[in-house]
Amino acid sequence: MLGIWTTDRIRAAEEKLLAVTPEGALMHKAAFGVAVHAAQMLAKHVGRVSGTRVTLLVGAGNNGGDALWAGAFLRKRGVRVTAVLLKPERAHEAGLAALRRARGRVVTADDGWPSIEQADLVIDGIVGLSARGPLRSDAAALVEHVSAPVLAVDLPSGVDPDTGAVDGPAVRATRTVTFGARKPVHVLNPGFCGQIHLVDIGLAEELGEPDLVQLGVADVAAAWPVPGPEDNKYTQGVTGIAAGSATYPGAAVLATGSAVLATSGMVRYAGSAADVVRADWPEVIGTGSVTDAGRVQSWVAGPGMGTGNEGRATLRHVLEQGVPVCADADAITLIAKFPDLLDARDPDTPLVLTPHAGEFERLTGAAPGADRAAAARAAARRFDAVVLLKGHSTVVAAPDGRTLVNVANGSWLATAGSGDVLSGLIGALLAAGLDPWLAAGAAAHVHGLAAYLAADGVPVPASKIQAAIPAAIRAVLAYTPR
Ligand SMILES: NC(=O)C1=CN([C@@H]2O[C@H](COP(=O)(O)OP(=O)(O)OC[C@H]3O[C@@H](n4cnc5c(N)ncnc54)[C@H](OP(=O)(O)O)[C@@H]3O)[C@@H](O)[C@H]2O)[C@@H](O)CC1
Ligand SMILES: [K+]
Repeated sequence: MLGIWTTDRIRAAEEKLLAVTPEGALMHKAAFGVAVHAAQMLAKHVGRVSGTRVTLLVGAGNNGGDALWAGAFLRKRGVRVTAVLLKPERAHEAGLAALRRARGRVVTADDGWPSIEQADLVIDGIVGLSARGPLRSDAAALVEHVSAPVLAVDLPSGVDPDTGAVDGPAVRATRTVTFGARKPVHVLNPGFCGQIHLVDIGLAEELGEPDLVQLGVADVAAAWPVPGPEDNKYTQGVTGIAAGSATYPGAAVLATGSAVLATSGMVRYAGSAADVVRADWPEVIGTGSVTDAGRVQSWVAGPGMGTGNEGRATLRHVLEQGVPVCADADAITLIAKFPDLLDARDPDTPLVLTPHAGEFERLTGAAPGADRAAAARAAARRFDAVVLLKGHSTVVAAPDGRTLVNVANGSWLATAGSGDVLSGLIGALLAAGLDPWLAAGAAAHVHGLAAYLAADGVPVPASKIQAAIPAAIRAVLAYTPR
């Protein structure tokens, strides 16, 4: 798993490392990494490094210091460097001296705009770990002149480092070069960061347990159920799907088919769309109601199920069965409307709730707000459930505080029926006995990958996302020899 640490934790780790490192050494490493990436970007965007123009936007702290030192390194490659100082009296002293020694130009903010407009590359050293709120007006005015690609030092200025929230003017970077460890902004707002690169400054030993994690493909591969010679159709679990209706059978077909494709376990469908489901998925055992569905090892309830009395009775029955439940879509609305439904649940059996922002607000009474990870964690504790909060970055929190983020490869997942596909995947992994937090995270990973493969750069309907599940699982499993 890939770790992500909040700014408090990074600062604490940096302090320990600074105490045993020669003065300036960490900043030199960081800045050298910035200069290497800047040169790569110049080669890519301009076709050469020497003779190009780079403008540094320099704030009052060490983030600006990194930019100034990077400018000094770039001078050695023949780059024409101009530093625009937002706070000349507080600019990083050693960095400024280094740039001056290297014969870089230094101007104040008032005189900065021509060099920003003429730049081949802009380096954003306005603010880093100490950022609070959106860009201040002087910085925002300068950023308006930028049209060249932007390399953000540590993180794009104006974006909250710990939540990724953008609440006003902010830098939108082409590439972000960060140091020591990734911060929440990098996974919660990758759109503003662009490509993210991590430069090692020797922090790893000081960091401790991460605050957030991202599942690597190897984690998903290790978790995904693969049958062995001793397995039969029951050993990977039977998934029950309570979804769809005679009028809206689509959700049932999408959720059920996705469960069929996820593992080699069996799938039962219970509801009024049984005929349509069977026509598409003949391997599914269909019944008209959850009460005569037979035994399952997990239930998915909600997609297209309706929020009337019938849906309510179905959800209650499913929650009473003592098996893991993934409650999605209408099931979430029902729980929001009738919280006592959760009394039917054996507290020891896992529950996975999969709200988008609107459903999250219905469920908890408040929108997720700027700090989506904290919001998901609080809801997970409150409902004693795994909460998968959908978004471009999907956050999955467990009641014990474990939190992972799944970053989408593009925005193709945001399409009608896509959530039904995800719920089927989660249900199949729950039936196979995976830890519910890992099940939700692994399902989100494969779901995102299926959308990416199916879309191939153009919009894609949910049925094609579903059809790409085998290719996505194949790609994941190819990562680890078994
Ligand atoms: N420590 C280390 O070992 C290493 C650290 N490294 C680097 O140091 C960076 C952290 O540096 P830092 O802590 O000096 O502060 P930094 O982020 O530059 O902020 C400067 C000042 O900006 C201001 N400001 C705040 N919000 C603002 C806004 N929205 N818009 C505009 N301005 C705003 C605020 O000033 P004030 O409120 O006092 O006016 C604040 O004090 C880190 O990200 C990394 O790049 C690396 O070299 C590796 C080794
Ligand atoms: K920055």
